[in-house]
Amino acid sequence: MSLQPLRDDLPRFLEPYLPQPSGSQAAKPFVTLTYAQSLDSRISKGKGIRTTISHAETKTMTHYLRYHHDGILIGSGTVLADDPGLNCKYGSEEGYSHSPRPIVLDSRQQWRFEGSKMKDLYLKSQGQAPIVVVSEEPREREKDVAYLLCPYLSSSRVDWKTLLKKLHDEFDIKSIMVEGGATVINDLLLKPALVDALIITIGSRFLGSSGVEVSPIQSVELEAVAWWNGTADAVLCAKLSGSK
Ligand SMILES: NC(=O)C1=CN([C@@H]2O[C@H](COP(=O)(O)OP(=O)(O)OC[C@H]3O[C@@H](n4cnc5c(N)ncnc54)[C@H](OP(=O)(O)O)[C@@H]3O)[C@@H](O)[C@H]2O)C=CC1
Ligand SMILES: Nc1nc(O)c(N)c(N[C@@H]2O[C@H](COP(=O)(O)O)[C@@H](O)[C@H]2O)n1
Repeated sequence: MSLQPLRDDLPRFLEPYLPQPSGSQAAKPFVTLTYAQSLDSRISKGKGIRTTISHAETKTMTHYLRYHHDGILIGSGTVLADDPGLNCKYGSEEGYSHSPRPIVLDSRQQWRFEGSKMKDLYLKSQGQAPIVVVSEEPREREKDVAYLLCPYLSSSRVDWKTLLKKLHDEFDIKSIMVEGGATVINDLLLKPALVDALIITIGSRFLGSSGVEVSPIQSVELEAVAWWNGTADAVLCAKLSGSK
């Protein structure tokens, strides 16, 4: 399915929050935390239920963001629930070549590239093969998958600082958009030193109390806040207070 055109006021609105053009000497990738939530702060109807929240307009925006990042990161909960493609469709045929590298946190090695939508797109040259982040030597190595062995602070909690440095130094990834899911987002909302920009789509619906909730364990202040109003959604761009 093709995307609808990008609304022409979005590039200017997003520009201050996008990774800067290459040439930056930063030691870590630029990290954008971006996701779509309901009015009651749910990002899906329930665990394992892939749920559309974004309007067609903001779906196009997501692919525009993918166009501008080298990597796209998700947790194992999301890859197992959604079987996402994570490619870039913005800019039609040309857009595929701007697809970010998928990065999957999967320390328990539950996910398989084989049979996934990601692999299907990769085989059609419409997306990239993933980097799978693991805490110990993989039990099985799948063809075309790169495995990144990384320290974990505790069970299922990767050491973000080391991971970001390794992605930068070993894979030349200068910018990453983190799409989710809730466990990953709740953790990163508390890390202003690592997150450079926050881009949240707020869809005009409620998903109910059994939905997967984004709500960090403590309060989080934002700065450099800007809002965009779409046909059915709003987009919040901001920086976490305390970020550089
Ligand atoms: N609306 C939207 O924009 C989006 C919605 N979603 C929804 O989110 C839901 C999934 O969320 P959820 O179940 O919370 O799973 P997540 O996708 O957040 O995955 C969590 C897993 O990531 C791994 N992980 C490794 N290090 C960390 C760390 N430091 N912090 C957090 N997680 C880490 C762990 O798995 P392991 O031990 O296996 O390594 C952990 O269990 C799905 O329903 C999906 O549809 C997802 C993305 C975007
Ligand atoms: N921006 C946005 N809006 C929604 O309504 C969503 N449900 C999501 N989900 C994220 O996008 C991934 C699916 O990607 P593909 O379309 O398969 O490429 C999904 O896994 C979530 O990370 N995002």
